[in-house]
Amino acid sequence: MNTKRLITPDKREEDLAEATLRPQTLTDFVGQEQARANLDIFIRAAKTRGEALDHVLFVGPPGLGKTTLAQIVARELGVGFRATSGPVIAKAGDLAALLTNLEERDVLFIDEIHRLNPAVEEILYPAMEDYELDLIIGEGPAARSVKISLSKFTLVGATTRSGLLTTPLRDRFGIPIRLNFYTVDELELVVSRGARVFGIPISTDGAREIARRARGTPRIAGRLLRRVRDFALVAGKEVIDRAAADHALSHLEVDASGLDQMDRRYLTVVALNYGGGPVGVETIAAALSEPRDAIEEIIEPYLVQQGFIQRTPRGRMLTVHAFKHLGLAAPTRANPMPLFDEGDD
Ligand SMILES: Nc1ncnc2c1ncn2[C@@H]1O[C@H](COP(=O)(O)OP(=O)(O)OP(=O)(O)O)[C@@H](O)[C@H]1O
Ligand SMILES: [Mg+2]
Repeated sequence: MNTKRLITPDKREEDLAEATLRPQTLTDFVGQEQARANLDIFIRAAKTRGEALDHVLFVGPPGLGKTTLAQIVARELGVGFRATSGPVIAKAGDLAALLTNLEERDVLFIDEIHRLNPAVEEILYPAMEDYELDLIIGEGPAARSVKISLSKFTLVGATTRSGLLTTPLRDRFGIPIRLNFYTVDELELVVSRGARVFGIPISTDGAREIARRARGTPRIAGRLLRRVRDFALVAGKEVIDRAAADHALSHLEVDASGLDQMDRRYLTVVALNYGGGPVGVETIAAALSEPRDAIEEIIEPYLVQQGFIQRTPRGRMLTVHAFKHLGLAAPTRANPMPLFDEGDD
């Protein structure tokens, strides 16, 4: 994915400031009501029984709070937290070392769990199910298998691409949780909380404007807030109000619906090259030079949620709303190709 993309939800270096922004408890965590309510119950039950929490899988687009929730789960359980990520665990032995070092009821967080190497993943199955490791030691005729028992731990996995997870792995998570895009109200809370943490003076309508354009994603809300603050500083604005936010965001090419260049490229390609669809996702991926799964799991979910596109069995179709947004007239039977609205080109 294009790294220049300001509102790409992927994590970047400038997001180091995020650590200070992370809510620390379930109560501080804004939004995701359903996920929070469920976690709260399961965590309390596990604590009451004095047992390890069942394994948890967080699924959702980047920047919605998977890592944050994983840390909160450990803190609420009052247990140790170890973090790693799928691509980092190269060999079965690496995972074995991590697992054998866990204490009773600890949380092991594996980010990007869809990127585990298959040999490592196999080790994980008995570990998750029976808290046992089956290791092969040595090679050739001298090889022998040993069983090692593990502390009862909780695996918390996170993935943006649930489609890439193998079924046996997915089935071993007792608590699967899907995170959804945040509402503007929720993001407004995230922005005003962030502004308080960073000591940035912002008006209510200023926070709301940033929230409206944050693509449903807290990470983007935090990032936009910091960018808008820079603009306001240079412009000598003391308080970020709606006009200041709008001015900055327009310069950053984040449009009024929070769409960025990549989103608009997607919509424009489908509109102009394929008459608004239906067109297959493979074709769109080729036209945009982006991997298909990134399109399906990062770009499209927000466009679908906002009613810009529909996924149909015959392919993707733009909605009338999308044509309007692009300043195009939607195709009609008499006029099958979309036309630019009067005066717009
Ligand atoms: N519900 C929330 N309330 C307040 N801030 C949040 C919330 N969710 C996420 N954030 C903030 O958004 C940023 C990104 O969150 P986080 O790193 O948990 O996302 P993620 O889902 O793990 O993303 P990725 O898929 O890229 O790993 C953090 O700064 C975090 O503080
Ligand atoms: Mg994360």
